[in-house]
Amino acid sequence: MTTQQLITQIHKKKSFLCIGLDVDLNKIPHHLLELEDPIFEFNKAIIDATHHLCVAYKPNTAFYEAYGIKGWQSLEKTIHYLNQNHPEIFTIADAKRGDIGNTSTMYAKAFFEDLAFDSVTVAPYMGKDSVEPFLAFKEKHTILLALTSNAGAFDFQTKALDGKELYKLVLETSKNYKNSENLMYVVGATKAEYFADIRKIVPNSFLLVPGVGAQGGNLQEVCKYGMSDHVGLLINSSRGIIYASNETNFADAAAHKAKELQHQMEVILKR
Ligand SMILES: O=C(O)c1cc(=O)[nH]c(=O)n1[C@@H]1O[C@H](COP(=O)(O)O)[C@@H](O)[C@H]1O
Repeated sequence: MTTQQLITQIHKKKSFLCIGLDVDLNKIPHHLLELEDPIFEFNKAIIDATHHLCVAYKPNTAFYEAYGIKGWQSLEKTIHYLNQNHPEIFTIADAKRGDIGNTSTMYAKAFFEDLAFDSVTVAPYMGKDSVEPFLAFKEKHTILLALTSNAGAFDFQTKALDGKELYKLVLETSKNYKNSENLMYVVGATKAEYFADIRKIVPNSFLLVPGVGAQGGNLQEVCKYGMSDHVGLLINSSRGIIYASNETNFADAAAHKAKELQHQMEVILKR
């Protein structure tokens, strides 16, 4: 999917919501556990109930890898279901990969070719030759971790190196990578006060913003400082939406939570 197609969807749906499909078998409704593939059945019900309210879904691969081959099959079925039924939706494999060049190419093939995701999250720590293999894929997006939502972000990311914070170096340096037009960045919603500085460095890039909902990030604050001329934000909520209820009405409850966020986004887009 191209960035322009994503922007078109945002305006059409009046939403820049991304729903995180972080499926934990201990948290899903008990009646699903009797089915052959509870993870996929859960995702399918969530997708069926919420696809009109969001522009992206983000399965975090940890939640699938934790269940071995069965989990990976559930991930595969989920992305196929999305691509077949909702090809207009932007898909994010949240895998936080990155390695030496030839290994990164294999990671990129796994997520872009085999599973046909639109994007993958990548850690920038190993530098240019670990990121460029992902950027080489046409109409695919590499979402680089810039300033993450967790407390540990302050261990390294905000520390200065040659007088500049590491997350700013990540943003500035990666702008010079080959095919950098395919880059997006992760910036946590819990770090709203940093968005104005970030926009000075990457005024037009899309930012994937996790941390609204369960982690306490504030949507209004993020939008105030983080929105670009072309919206440029994908706001993710995982637990805050998908675990709204663990009864038989779980999908409706998730849709209700998603609708609340979508409505706030619609109001913000009108301003
Ligand atoms: O890359 C991510 O998506 C990510 C980066 C970050 O800085 N913080 C963060 O929470 N995430 C992911 O975003 C999701 C947040 O989930 P909730 O806190 O349940 O909404 C999880 O899948 C996290 O792994």
